[in-house]
Amino acid sequence: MTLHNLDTPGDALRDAVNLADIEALGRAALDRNALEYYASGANDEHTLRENRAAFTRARLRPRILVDVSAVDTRTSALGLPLSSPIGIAPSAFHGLAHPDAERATARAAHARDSVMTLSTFSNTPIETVGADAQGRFWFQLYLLRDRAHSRAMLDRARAAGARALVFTVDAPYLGRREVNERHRFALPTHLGAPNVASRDALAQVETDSGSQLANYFRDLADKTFTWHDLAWLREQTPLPIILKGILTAEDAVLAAEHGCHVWVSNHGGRQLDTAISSFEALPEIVDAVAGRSEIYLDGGVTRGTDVLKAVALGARAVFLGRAALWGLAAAGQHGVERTLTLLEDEFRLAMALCGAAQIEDLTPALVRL
Ligand SMILES: Cc1cc2nc3c(=O)[nH]c(=O)nc-3n(C[C@H](O)[C@H](O)[C@H](O)COP(=O)(O)O)c2cc1C
Ligand SMILES: CC(C)CC(=O)C(=O)O
Repeated sequence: MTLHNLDTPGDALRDAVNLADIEALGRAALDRNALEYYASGANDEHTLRENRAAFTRARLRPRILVDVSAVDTRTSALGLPLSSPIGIAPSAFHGLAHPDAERATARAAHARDSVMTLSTFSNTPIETVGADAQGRFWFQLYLLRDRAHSRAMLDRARAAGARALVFTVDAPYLGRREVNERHRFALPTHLGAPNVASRDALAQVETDSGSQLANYFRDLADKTFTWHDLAWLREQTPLPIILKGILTAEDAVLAAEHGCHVWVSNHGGRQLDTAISSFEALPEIVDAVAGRSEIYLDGGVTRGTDVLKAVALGARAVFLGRAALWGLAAAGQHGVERTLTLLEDEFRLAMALCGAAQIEDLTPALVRL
């Protein structure tokens, strides 16, 4: 079993032995506005902490005396081959982390045979990111009240090579991230949201109180969309649709019945505080979907054993939110690559120590909840 040895610039990044080391580097590179936006959760941040805690509480039941001389972490998501079941979740405004912004993240996803989910609120236009990702990207949609504009974004994403539509369903309103309210989070003037509006239009909605993002989002996002409207969305794009932000068996069944895939998520604890952790929500969702759709998960994934536990319980892949942002802030493309590589190496070792030589060997019997 060989572990990758990435030749990355910067002693500090090279010396990072885990994602916590990269997080420390990333945090140190950010100003207060960006750091608080990335790190914050809603209200008391119970769910933010619980996402990590739930992984830690689950214990492994490793099997022994299995030939693990070759461990294969490869899998696929919606037919896209992946070097491991680890992708990048959508997050807004990568330009707060690094001047190369989403281009760096896309290049890293491509270089590591992963997949990047591009946020509606990227600082870089869809087409530019699509060229860098070379087919290794999904597009995340926030449905705007302006449906024609939403539709145009879907067309652009498809033309740019997006392979799936990730439709975020847990944010009709933005959760209240109190730290961003206190310090009036705002997008610096050199950054825009080119898929959504011109910088001038963004500036016009800036006010003198609270999180500028929350103020802006309030008027922009469609809050009327229901299950009935999915038929409309289906007509707007031929791409497979993944509903991101599902936490219950009930909604997972509806998603499968509507022909959608399921992304288990509480938005990294940024929306409804005290919502269940993604990892704890996973088993009932896997049961309810019963193989009809692919199931993904995000929220608190920072260790190879987290990846292993989620996949063993039925997730097709897991996605990194903040962890990718810390890597981006630490060293741009190389930082994101190093993050993916370290986690994949941890996952491979965890598989070996659990007696699993390939993804199919990861079964629920390995996990005691
Ligand atoms: C700074 C930040 C921005 C985010 N922006 C988006 C977004 O634009 N669209 C979206 O669907 N989710 C967004 N999310 C949620 C992530 O996709 C993901 O659900 C969450 O970060 C996973 O938790 P983790 O950070 O613990 O990995 C964002 C999360 C963070 C931390
Ligand atoms: C632009 C925002 C709506 C992005 C987001 O989802 C978040 O900050 O959690």
